[in-house]
Amino acid sequence: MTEGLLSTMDEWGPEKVVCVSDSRTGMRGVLVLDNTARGIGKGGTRMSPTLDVTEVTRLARTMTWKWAATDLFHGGAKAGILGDPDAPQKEEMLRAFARALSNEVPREYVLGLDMGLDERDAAILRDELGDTGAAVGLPAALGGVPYDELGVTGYGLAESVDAAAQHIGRPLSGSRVSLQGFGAVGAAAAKRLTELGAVIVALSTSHGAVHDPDGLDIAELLELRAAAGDACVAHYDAELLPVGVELDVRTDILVPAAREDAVDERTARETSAHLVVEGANLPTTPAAKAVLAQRGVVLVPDFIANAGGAVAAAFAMDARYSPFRPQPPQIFDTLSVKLRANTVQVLEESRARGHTPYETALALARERVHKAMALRGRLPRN
Ligand SMILES: NC(=O)C1=CN([C@@H]2O[C@H](COP(=O)(O)OP(=O)(O)OC[C@H]3O[C@@H](n4cnc5c(N)ncnc54)[C@H](OP(=O)(O)O)[C@@H]3O)[C@@H](O)[C@H]2O)C=CC1
Ligand SMILES: O=C(O)CCC(=O)C(=O)O
Repeated sequence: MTEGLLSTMDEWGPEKVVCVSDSRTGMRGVLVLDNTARGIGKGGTRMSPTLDVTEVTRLARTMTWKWAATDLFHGGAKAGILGDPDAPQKEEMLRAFARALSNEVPREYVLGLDMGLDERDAAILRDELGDTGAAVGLPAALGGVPYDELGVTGYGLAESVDAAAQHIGRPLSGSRVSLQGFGAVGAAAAKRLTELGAVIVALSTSHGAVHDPDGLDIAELLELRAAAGDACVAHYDAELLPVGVELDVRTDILVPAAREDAVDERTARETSAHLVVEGANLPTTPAAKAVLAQRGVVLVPDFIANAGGAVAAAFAMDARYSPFRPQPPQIFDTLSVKLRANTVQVLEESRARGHTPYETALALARERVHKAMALRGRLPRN
């Protein structure tokens, strides 16, 4: 495993990988600090029964590009715990994880929310490490910015979809959208996309998919989700279809907002979508990206479209030092302006340079990180 990890290290990072375990609780976890040239390591914390070090390493690299592309001064990092987020011993594992990383948190890394963690978990992490700014994504009752509850990432994602659709001359209003994932990101995106006039024709959770070519009733699905969580799809008045159907249905826009590597070469070859906007981190394989580009399907990369959580986390980090608590309308307005502008800038430059939006956004982010590395004396002498 270590050999594999060492061979993936490159000129950008990771700078540090810390694996931790605790035999009493069975906690096993990892923190990856990818590149901190632009600031302290920041990125959400994931809990998943299938987590591995490579997954967290890839996510941490995405954070390096995300902070740079949104021009916020944090470094790329991510942490994860191997385990079932619904297990009764979750709190004990979180506490053990926080204790094990008390050298690094919050000096080098600030904990946050990703799949499997929510605001209550952030409160536990903070409780374990004290009021030191160890975790963001805290409940409002603790003075935090509850960015999953507010649905900032999904909101920003929908704004990015709207900006991209407008830019390519196929406006969102009346367009069909298919969505993978109906969690913190997917549900908030579905709500905002509907407000913007999109017709959501399919969506899925790991319980299954629902499909209606005339449009799903998103208000009803959101109500069912409030009562039944991600099992909501099974309670909706439609046939429950196998997971994956949402990638194959006829749609204008595809929004993968669940897992990494969901959009593979086959989907890229067969999708009817003319626009793919990445809601999840790393949902499209490199080979699929190449096929989409060949077919002229526009792809807006994750670190441009799903940066809403990062923007909100940055607000929360700053709020630690400020008597002015950012209010949700200010956060939503800021991220709408920022994500729309970033989406359009990347699409415009991509057209002008004849590169894909992914290549264009990556070049922009790399240039900023490289500049910071140079200024801090982190580049090799030759
Ligand atoms: N939360 C945030 O602020 C941010 C999250 N992201 C990224 O967005 C993605 C989703 O995160 P988030 O919404 O927070 O996570 P959640 O755990 O809240 O939701 C994940 C959703 O995806 C569903 N899902 C999981 N596996 C599959 C599958 N194979 N097929 C279809 N649906 C599936 C889950 O269903 P079920 O619960 O039934 O398993 C759930 O509906 C991740 O890649 C995350 O890194 C990116 C930026 C910020
Ligand atoms: O840094 C955070 O806490 C949230 C942002 C994040 O993890 C992401 O954008 O993937």
